[in-house]
Amino acid sequence: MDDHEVAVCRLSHRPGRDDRMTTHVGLTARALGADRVVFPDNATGPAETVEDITGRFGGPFDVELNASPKRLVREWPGTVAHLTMYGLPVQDVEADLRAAHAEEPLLVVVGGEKVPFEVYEHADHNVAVTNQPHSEIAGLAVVLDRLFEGRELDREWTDADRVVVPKATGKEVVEPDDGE
Ligand SMILES: C[S@@+](CC[C@H](N)C(=O)[O-])C[C@H]1O[C@@H](n2cnc3c(N)ncnc32)[C@H](O)[C@@H]1O
Repeated sequence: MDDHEVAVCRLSHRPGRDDRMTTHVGLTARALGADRVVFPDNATGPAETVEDITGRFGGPFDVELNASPKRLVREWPGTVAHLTMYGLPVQDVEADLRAAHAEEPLLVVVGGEKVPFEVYEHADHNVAVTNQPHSEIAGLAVVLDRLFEGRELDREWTDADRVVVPKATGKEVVEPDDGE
């Protein structure tokens, strides 16, 4: 959405049990302004679902499978923000995240089952959305919205084959105009 990439990385995935959560990490990353989501390579079903939504509702947005998300974190050529209830409050670090993103690519990391300590160590920022346990999807949504300061809500989409027309009541979906 901005000059430097924002990628979201899901660290782990348990096929079956985590399918919906991993899919929603991807859908939330896409809807709220990230450029790309990276899933562990056993998350093939969620990856297909997010690609399907991007094909229908537009992009650009990339979905990737990665054999070692932890290596991606280690080798990321920019800033790493790891979302964890044990981190520093998002309201205290959001300005640092924006400043870092103005200079270089940002990787937002969300956990699943037990997150290894090396991820906490490699992160430039361990970020908490409250210090209460909740969901990676909720945490991701708040952090992206703080990062983009709401601009992601007005994002334009390209190559959609359908567009939702906002309505106070009811549902309207149309084909996009030429050039959309
Ligand atoms: C349901 S939690 C499970 C954490 C896991 N049991 C562990 O030992 O690290 C899954 C993910 O949600 C995210 N999460 C949960 N609560 C959070 C909070 N308060 N702030 C930011 N992220 C949070 C973190 O990314 C976490 O890894």
